[in-house]
Amino acid sequence: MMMVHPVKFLLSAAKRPLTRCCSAFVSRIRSLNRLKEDDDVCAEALQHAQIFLFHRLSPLLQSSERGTFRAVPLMYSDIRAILERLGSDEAKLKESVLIGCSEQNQVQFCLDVGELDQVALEEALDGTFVDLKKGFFVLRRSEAPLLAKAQALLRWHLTTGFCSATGRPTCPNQAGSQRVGSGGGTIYYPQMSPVVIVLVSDGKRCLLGRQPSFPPGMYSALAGFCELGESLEETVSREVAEEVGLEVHNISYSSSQHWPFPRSSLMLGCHALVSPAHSQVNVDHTELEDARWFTFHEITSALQVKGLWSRGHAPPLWLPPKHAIANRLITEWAELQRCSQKAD
Ligand SMILES: NC(=O)c1ccc[n+]([C@@H]2O[C@H](COP(=O)([O-])OP(=O)(O)OC[C@H]3O[C@@H](n4cnc5c(N)ncnc54)[C@H](O)[C@@H]3O)[C@@H](O)[C@H]2O)c1
Ligand SMILES: [Mg+2]
Repeated sequence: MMMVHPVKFLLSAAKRPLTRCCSAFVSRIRSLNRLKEDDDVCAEALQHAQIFLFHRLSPLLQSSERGTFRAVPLMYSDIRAILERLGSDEAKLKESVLIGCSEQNQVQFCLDVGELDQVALEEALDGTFVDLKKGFFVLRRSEAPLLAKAQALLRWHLTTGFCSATGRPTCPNQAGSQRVGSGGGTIYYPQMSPVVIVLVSDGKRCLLGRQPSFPPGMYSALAGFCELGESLEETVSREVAEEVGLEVHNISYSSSQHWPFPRSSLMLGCHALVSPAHSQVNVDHTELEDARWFTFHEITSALQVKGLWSRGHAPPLWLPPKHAIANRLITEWAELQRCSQKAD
């Protein structure tokens, strides 16, 4: 098969000729959009794409030095050869789902081969299918979100095989960005749940809570699912009131993150204040095991903890890892405290 250079392919996939004013980013986004709209162009792109394999929603990884994992993208022709060797065929590759495009303009897909023998696949591919819950935090931070997105899309396809109105099968488009009920009925798009995560401060300390399922010593920012009809601010106020019995003000948005556990959530990260005179915590123990105020000193010490937990020495306070938006909110708060202490 003649190989088309991925950059050339992607550029040729753009609907309109690219003008000088189009940045590389804009060109990439528009080309990806074209792949979602045009099944033929997408099928052609698949033949030159990087494909990330999953087995029953566990990504194929290779362990690297210092206990980290690397994702293992493969080319179409490599996977076709392995599928044929293991009794499947090229048609399986059509189930691949578009997940993105690298900065080097390499189109990226994912594919779940869960019906094939895991051991035989691992031997053929020189890798291991690792539960994403274990792999996520030891993957490079550039790779973890891509695999989380891939797993979310693959799971969505696994669970949206039938139209909820008619009970008849649904069919994906080639990119896997939507499914249509048979006979051209309802169009289904991938779903996610909006969740707020808020770091509450009384100006000097910040409030963290822990759920019984957290590892010993771990505390995180307060989080909760948005209810229908709520604004972001209303969810923040309700969740803080429900979980720790406090009223917040000065809610500000920080940043967001797709979070794969336990299902796809869009984490919306915020900061909020409570008045120091009304900071007495009243924990709802049906939601949280504990919630406490932490000083700047406790937080900065905890932010410096690296990997101690994994070696079995639990520190007094253990914060969520850098991959989690909770860590970003806590780091932002500590930075703000440091600046205001310098200014005093
Ligand atoms: N990335 C991070 O830094 C970070 C940190 C903390 C929590 N989180 C995530 O935030 C999410 C929400 O936090 P929480 O568990 O405290 O939420 P929560 O306080 O809303 O409590 C969870 C309960 O809400 C109910 N619920 C309502 N809508 C739901 C929906 N759409 N899906 C699932 N359950 C729903 C369920 O009964 C569930 O048991 C969790 O999935 C957790 O993984 C992420
Ligand atoms: Mg909660």
